[in-house]
Amino acid sequence: MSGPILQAALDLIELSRAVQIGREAIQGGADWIEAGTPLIKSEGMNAVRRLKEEFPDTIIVADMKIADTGTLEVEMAAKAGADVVCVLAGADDSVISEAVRAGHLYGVKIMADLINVKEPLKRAQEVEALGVDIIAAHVGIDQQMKGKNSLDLLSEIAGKVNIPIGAAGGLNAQTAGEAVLAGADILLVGSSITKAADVAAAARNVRNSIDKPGIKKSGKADINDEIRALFLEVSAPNITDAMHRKGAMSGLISICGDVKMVGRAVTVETVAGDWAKPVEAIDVAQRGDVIVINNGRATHVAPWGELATHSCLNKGISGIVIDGSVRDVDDIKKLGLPVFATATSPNAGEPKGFGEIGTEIKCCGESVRPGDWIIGDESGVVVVPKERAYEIAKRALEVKKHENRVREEIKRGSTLSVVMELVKWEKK
Ligand SMILES: O=C([C@H](O)CO)[C@H](O)[C@H](O)COP(=O)(O)O
Repeated sequence: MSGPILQAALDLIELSRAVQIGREAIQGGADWIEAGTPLIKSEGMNAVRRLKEEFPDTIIVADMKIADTGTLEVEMAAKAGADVVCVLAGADDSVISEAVRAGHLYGVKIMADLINVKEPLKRAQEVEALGVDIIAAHVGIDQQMKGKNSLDLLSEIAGKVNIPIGAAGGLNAQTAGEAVLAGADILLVGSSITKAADVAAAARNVRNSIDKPGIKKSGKADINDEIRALFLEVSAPNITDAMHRKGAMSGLISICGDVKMVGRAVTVETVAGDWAKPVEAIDVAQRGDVIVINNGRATHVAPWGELATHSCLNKGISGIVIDGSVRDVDDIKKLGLPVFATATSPNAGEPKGFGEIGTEIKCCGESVRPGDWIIGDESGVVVVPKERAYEIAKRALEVKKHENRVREEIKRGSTLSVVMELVKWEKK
């Protein structure tokens, strides 16, 4: 192996798209093409067969994630045209040994995937002793969403095994180079290449990072800054998609039209038209927060207007959400601070002081607790529970990346139902 090798992982379910994306990835500098596990589950060994037919001079990796019947599954993949077959390092020794024997018999290399292995270094050394050819320091996609990092796993085993090491899991044009510096011989890259609108360019960027890895290691950002930056990159629809179509508040309109709002909730519960607690919440809120008010969806009286909005600007508050009415709409529009409400009304109500700040509330059909993340744009507002904010933000970014590639394929003349093979994938 003269390395480092770029392996583009085709984690799609549609074979024709995978072939096209594979072709573009090779144009961009991918050395190996992987039939990803979702593709193999969707299309079986035909996926491997077709990729070998299309790319006869390229090493084809079959990410079988073998957990049992090592011989049978290695044999299937090898006969379909795979050059490298992946087995789970966490599988029983008997499975690994069988896979290795079948690999020898059929002339294919066996890659052992450390995904979810409890003692990765120990297991890496064990599977090396069992005869596997490559070890993959792999953090799975769902694990990445919760903040697990393939570079950390890689550094645990780099230099401590004598077989080539693959690094996999969320690598991109920045981290692929870092993985080379940390000791990876093979860089397995999925999403950041295959979901790009311009796959060839994305592969080229990763290739450059691998070939000239002299880039400084990226520092760790504060987690809340990271979450905010991620949410700013995606849309409210991306986020509800990432939450299995949950989290959307109902009935809200953006008073200022095309705005983007991201922040953590300061909650306010009050009664119709009582504007004392909503306005006091401005002094409680910190820079970057969003004030979320339940005003009982009252349409005849508004607990919020221009002067309150102005005060928010002074404090650097990110926006306002009201299950109820606002007034001074023309002035609020001029101020430009994101304000979302269910109605408008010129009536001000009274500052009586009923209700409370900082408790769990219901707002537009959703529960909101202090500190939950609130994201709004012209499509509406979504609430993300604080415990899942990083994960959901990461997943929303994956949704956005996926849509970027689908949009590109539609631009090339296809339609959404064709790209997504909708009829084929209708629920039976
Ligand atoms: O093996 C993979 C995953 O388990 C889905 O099958 C991916 O190919 C691997 O994680 C690389 O993809 P990215 O993490 O998107 O780079």
